[in-house]
Amino acid sequence: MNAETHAGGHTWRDLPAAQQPDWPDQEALRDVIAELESYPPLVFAGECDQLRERLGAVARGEAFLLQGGDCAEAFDAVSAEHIRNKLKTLLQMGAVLTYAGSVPVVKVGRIAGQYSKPRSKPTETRDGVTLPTYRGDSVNGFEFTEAARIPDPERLKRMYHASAATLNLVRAFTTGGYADLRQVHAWNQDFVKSSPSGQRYEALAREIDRAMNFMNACGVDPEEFRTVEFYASHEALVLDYESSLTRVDSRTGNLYDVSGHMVWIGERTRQLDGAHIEFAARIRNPIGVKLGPTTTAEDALTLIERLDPEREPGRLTFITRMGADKVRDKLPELVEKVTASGAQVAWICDPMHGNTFEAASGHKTRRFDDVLDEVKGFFEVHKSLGTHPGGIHVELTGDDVTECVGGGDEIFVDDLHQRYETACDPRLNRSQSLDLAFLVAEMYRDQ
Ligand SMILES: O=C[C@H](O)[C@H](O)COP(=O)(O)O
Ligand SMILES: C=C(OP(=O)(O)O)C(=O)O
Repeated sequence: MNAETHAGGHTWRDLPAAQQPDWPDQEALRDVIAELESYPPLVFAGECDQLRERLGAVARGEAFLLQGGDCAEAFDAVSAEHIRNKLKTLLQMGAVLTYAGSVPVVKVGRIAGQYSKPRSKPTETRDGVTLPTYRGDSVNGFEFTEAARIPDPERLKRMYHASAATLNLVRAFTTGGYADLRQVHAWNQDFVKSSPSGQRYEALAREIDRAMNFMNACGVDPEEFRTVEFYASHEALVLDYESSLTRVDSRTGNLYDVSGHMVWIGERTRQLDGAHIEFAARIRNPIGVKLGPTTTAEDALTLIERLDPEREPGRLTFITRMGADKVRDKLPELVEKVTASGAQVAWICDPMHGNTFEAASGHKTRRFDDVLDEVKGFFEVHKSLGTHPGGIHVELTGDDVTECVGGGDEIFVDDLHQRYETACDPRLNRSQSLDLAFLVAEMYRDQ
């Protein structure tokens, strides 16, 4: 049974859904949906509940959320190397934040499902040729040809299989010994010599070693450090896909979107009377909503009414993405009014999406300093209001790409062409991601 049959009558299909693909063949789409409905879940509803509890700790100020990964995952990047590099970067950031920030870190990837992208424009023009815009590998091809850009519902099945393969490897890495905290040095081996952030990380890893030896001597079982809790999240954008992966949990009778542990609704699809919010309201997964600079306090309060009527800490995460120049003006009123309403949401900072610009070379990029400044502004606002800066949400990769400028191992505008590999937005590379983790850990400690 899927979300619609269970909910009956009034469903997301009755409401306007922004950013949906223009599938040319509706019958082919129906066949794909029917097939997806027969596939097994990618995650277990109990895992979603566990993440909701962890996020409850974030909302209460007892833990910090690290959410990160690709802007857009690609089918041809489902390889052991890419997945390991991304996971390694997140594990290293997690170790830095936990140790230097002295806070438990909830680790959530933008991974195993981040295949669909909302776009500003429906078409793209190059050298006088106009084609439909690329909407993620779940919808059409990145290649700039007429054939590639036609939305093909068969791609939704490839999304499912790519997500399953990714999740399988992530689970193997995180429970099979690779993520063992005693491997803190091993995660850094290919990196330490060349980069300042790698060297800084190595010093921290030595301190972690000493702390672990101490705990060992005190009788703490080293097996405690063998596995790591890691969750998968993505934007719930293409509702035909998300809905066909929505199932009734046999334990509770509740609906869960079993395509990932956590899903979020993006800035372009969070209309209060739209299909995405209606869909999210019906599932029990932890939900994120992106809040950009045009969000009013009334919008935020209505989102809480719709998505978290029980005021359950961990159910709703607001991921703010104001831009470095606006965060100090726009965020305070939202946090103040939401707090005054008694709701306990988790507040997370996405310092990427409000800080994008086009370099003279035509590359879409972000300045590391702007990213950092938005996080600083986010911390300042929470400090002044006595609320909890709950975490960060970042677009990153474990590969040494040149997509964002700045960082300790500085990337210059003229370097952007060297390894500009993203299919959509610019990501922090491994060194920039680690730099950010160290700086955020300092901010958290000072808080
Ligand atoms: O990742 C976010 C959006 O999909 C992206 O910023 C939209 O980019 P566009 O403005 O190039 O369409
Ligand atoms: C599209 C995204 O962000 P936003 O909705 O905040 O623009 C994203 O995080 O991929």
